This record gives sequence, C-alpha cells and structure tokens, in this order.
Amino acid sequence: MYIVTSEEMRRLDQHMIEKMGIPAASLMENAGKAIAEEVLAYCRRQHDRGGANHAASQTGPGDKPNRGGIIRGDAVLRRDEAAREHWLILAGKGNNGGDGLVAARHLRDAGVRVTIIYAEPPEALRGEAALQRDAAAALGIPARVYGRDEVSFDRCTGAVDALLGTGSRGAPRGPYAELIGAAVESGVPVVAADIPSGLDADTGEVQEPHIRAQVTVCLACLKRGLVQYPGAVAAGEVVVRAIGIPALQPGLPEPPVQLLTEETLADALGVDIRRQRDPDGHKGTYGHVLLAAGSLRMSGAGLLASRSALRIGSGLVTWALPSALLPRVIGAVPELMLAAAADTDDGEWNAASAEEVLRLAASRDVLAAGPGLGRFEGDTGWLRRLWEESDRPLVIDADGLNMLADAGDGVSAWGRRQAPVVLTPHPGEMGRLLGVPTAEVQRDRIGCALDYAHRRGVTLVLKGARTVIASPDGTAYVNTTGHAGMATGGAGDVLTGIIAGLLAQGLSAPQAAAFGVYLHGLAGEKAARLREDPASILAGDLVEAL
Ligand SMILES: NC(=O)C1=CN([C@@H]2O[C@H](COP(=O)(O)OP(=O)(O)OC[C@H]3O[C@@H](n4cnc5c(N)ncnc54)[C@H](O)[C@@H]3O)[C@@H](O)[C@H]2O)[C@H](O)CC1
Ligand SMILES: [K+]
Repeated sequence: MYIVTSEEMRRLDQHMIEKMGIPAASLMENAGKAIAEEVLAYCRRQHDRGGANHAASQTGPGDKPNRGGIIRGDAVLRRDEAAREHWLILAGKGNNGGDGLVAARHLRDAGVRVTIIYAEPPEALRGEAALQRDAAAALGIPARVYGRDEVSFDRCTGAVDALLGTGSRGAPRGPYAELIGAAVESGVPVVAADIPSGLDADTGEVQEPHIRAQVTVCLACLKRGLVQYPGAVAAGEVVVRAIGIPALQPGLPEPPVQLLTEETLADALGVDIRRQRDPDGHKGTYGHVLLAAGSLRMSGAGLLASRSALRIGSGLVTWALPSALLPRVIGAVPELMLAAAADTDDGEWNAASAEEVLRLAASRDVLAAGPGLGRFEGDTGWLRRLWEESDRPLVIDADGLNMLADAGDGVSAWGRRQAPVVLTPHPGEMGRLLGVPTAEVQRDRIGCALDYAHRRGVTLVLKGARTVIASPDGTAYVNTTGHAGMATGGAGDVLTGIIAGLLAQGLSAPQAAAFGVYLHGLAGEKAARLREDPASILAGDLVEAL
C-alpha cells in the first residue's frame, strides 16, 4: 500500500481528471459514497455492541424476510435503526466539504437523519463542492450555517468531519477552529473525511484545535500524516477507500513510500519471508557476523546483539570486545565466539583496536559496530577506519552513530563505501546526525529519513513508533509491527543483531533493514502476549520471541 504526500495525491487526482478524462464529480461521488458507507459500518458496529445512543439490535438487516426476493443489496442498518441516527455533516468550503455533502446525500438515502453544518456561507463553495451544495439543497437536506444559525451537537449521534482535508494549511482558523473545538468539546463520535481536520497530512503534526476521530476514511491513497505520530492517534482507525485514483499512473512517478507489510516485503523488496533453508546448507551458507560492541558498563548490549544475530539465523557470530571484559563473558552464550580487542587498562575500548577489528572483519561477512561501545579517545577516527578500510557491509548503531555525528559533514570526506552501510538511529541520534533538535526530526520523520539516506547513500532505520526504513534510492517503508512495551533498554541492540544477521544471510541492506524491523516488531508483539503486563517486556524476551 502506497503512502503519499498531499502534493503527490493532488498530482494523481489531477492526472486522472485532466489526462484520463475522469470527471472530478465522479471522484467526489466515489469519495462521498465511501465515507457514507464507513459511517453506516460504524453505526452497525455500535448497534451490534448496543453502544451509547444505540439500542442493542434484536436482528440484523439480513434477517428481514425478502419481499418477493427483492432485497436492498447495500442495506447495513434497518430503517428503524437508521432512523435513530442523526449525523451532522461539518462541511468546509473545499473539496473535502464536497465529499461530506455527497456523504450527506447517501446517508439520508439510507434513512439516517442528516443536518449539514456549513463552516462558511454556502455561497463560498466553488466547483464540484458547489454542485453538491445545490443537490443537497434541492433534496431538502436540512442545513445550517455556523455563526448564522444555532448549531448544537446535543442530539446528534455522530458527525462527519469534512471541514479540512489535504488543502488545509496551518492551524484551523475562524469558524473551522470553532466548529472543531465544539465537536471535540461535545465528545460526539467523529468519522473524518480523508484526514482529521487540524492534522498536517504530510508530517503527522497536529495543530490546535484538531479533530480526534473514531474512524478516518482516507481517500484513494494513505496519507503520510496518518502513519506518523501524533497524527496516527488523532486519526483513530484508518480505513483506506479506493475512489478510482490508482497510485500508479503512466506518466507519473511511483510514490516513493509504502506501508511495510508482508506483501510489501515480498512484492516490493523481494524478501522470501518464509526463509526456506536448502537441505545441504551449512554454517558458512548463513554467514558470519562480527560485532564490535560492549564495554565495562554496557557488556549486556554486546550479549543481546550477539544473541539476536544468532537467533535470526546467522551461521556464526564473533563478538569483539575489550580484552579485559572477555574472561567475564566466557560461556554467557556458548554458541558465540569471542575475540579480544585492544583496550585501555580499565576495560574500555582503545582506538588502536581498529587493526584487530579490521583483521577479524576480513574473514567475516558483516561488521556491526556500536551497541554498548561507549565513547573513547579517538573513537571517530576508529570508526572512520572501519568505514574506509573494510569492504564488508557495515551496521552502525548507538555510540557508533554518535561518533559518526561528531564527524559532522566530515563524513562526506570519508571514502564512499562500495559495501552498504545501515544506520539505526533513534530520534535523538538522528537529531545529532542532522545537527537539529529531536523535535525537528519527529516533526517529519519520513522526510528526514528519506533525505538523509539519499544524501549520504546509506540505508537508514529511523526507530520509534512506526519505524521508517529509507533506502539510498529514495524509497522508504513505514513499519506496521511493534508494541509500546518495546521501549526498554537493549531493544535497539537486538535490532542491530537482527539486521546484521540478515545481511550475513545474503539479504541486501534495504531488505535486511526492512525485514529486520518487521520481525523485531513481531517479536515485540509476541513477547507482549506472553507477559501479563506488556510493560514488563525485557529486550532479552525479544531475542527469545524471534
Ligand atoms: N484524494 C483525491 O484525489 C480526492 C480528494 N478529494 C477531497 O478533496 C480534499 C482536498 O480538497 P481541497 O479543496 O484541495 O482542500 P480542502 O477541502 O482541504 O480545503 C480546505 C479549504 O479551507 C481553506 N483552508 C485551508 N487551510 C485552512 C485552515 N487552516 N483554516 C481554515 N481554512 C483553511 C482553504 O481555502 C480550502 O479551500 C481532499 O482532502 C479530499 O477530501 C476529492 O473530493 C475527491 C478526490
Ligand atoms: K477532514
């Protein structure tokens, strides 16, 4: 499923109208009908649950005897159920409002009581929206104008938010802000048209006031703002409805961002998600990971990353760690090979260890540096040597990313690597890499990840709720798996091990990053199911859940 910006959506919309000759009115009709259908589906669920304002239904629409075999194919509510519904259609003056007016007509046709609330005087509507305004008036659908007529949410059972869609700019103003505020204040259930009003469709930022929807009926293509926080919270349950505007149209570029699902992994990334093993495989078939990780205070990070690299199926894993630490972790993970790296006398990393790490890397398939490393004298130069003098795929995480950030733009002076680089920053580390506050990264996670990955020629995993995986080729994926319980120390170390392990098994950097993030999230969901209180998940549980 593609995820688009408002601009990409507008281009797709216009192309269908101008190049394919599909009338805008048809698209709006499809949009409004889809919104009405989702409102009726919402009402059906409420009636079946016997929710507030809805008496529990004794029988469903299908239970009525057919009069001579004639039934109404799309009946979702019985007439008596529909008659108990009174929905306000909050209509802005743009095409989002137009969608709402079409929905008003379809809801009324299904027997629902409908009242249109115009945010602005109806004369302000133009084009397709004006056409819908006139049709609604001709049908005698009751209408009020906010600010001119009395508007009350008291006796309604729901409201369609058709105030602001992808044409919204900045915080809702004037009557729009007041109507949104009144709707939120009333607590009325809201079904949002395309996006909840007050949401930035491209970044997921929310303005004040903004609609908090039970359901958002997203039209044609999923919008970026609905899959990034806090937009994803304001949107409620997102239902994407086709309205006759395909995301792929000859003459227009393919949208660069997709939702990461099993289908995307298989179709867009060519990942064999079943990962069949050939019977004559041997350890060498599944690669050898070298991890430069761990320090006196953070030895566990090395253990977690190593264990997850094994768990994900690597043939062999070697953990290079400060020599003073080595004796203390012997046997911690019997399957693990250990290599002593030059260290300072207090068991911390020493920049001279680059020699040793490079020597070890030469006979391994993948090099991962960062988990639990800590910072040490000359560490940025240490990382630069791994970057420039090893021809193995390189995964950089945690303090490795801080070393990279300290190189600043100097990184562009580091040789352009033949082998791929995968960076796995959390938002704070991303901010340091970009030299901006974390809040700026979180304001447009997809944009930040796409820009950095393309500019630096790396695969970037921007962690957090709805992790973004961006490739050097300008494409990106937004992950759908995971659990809040994964916000626990060491979860990132586990992800690093997973990605390194998948690279060792021959996946490309984008495949290993996307599949790794997807599996990491599934492991979190599974670990959460296994514990009474999901908050008690430990990073080690993720390794076992893999
Ligand atoms: N996706 C598609 O291909 C289709 C989408 N449809 C719907 O069209 C809207 C986008 O319509 P547009 O007219 O471009 O924008 P809006 O309806 O969102 O216009 C809002 C309206 O309000 C004014 N405005 C903008 N920002 C603010 C603000 N912060 N406060 C107050 N007022 C504001 C501005 O002047 C605009 O005129 C899309 O979301 C879909 O719902 C088509 O109907 C079908 C095809
Ligand atoms: K809306």
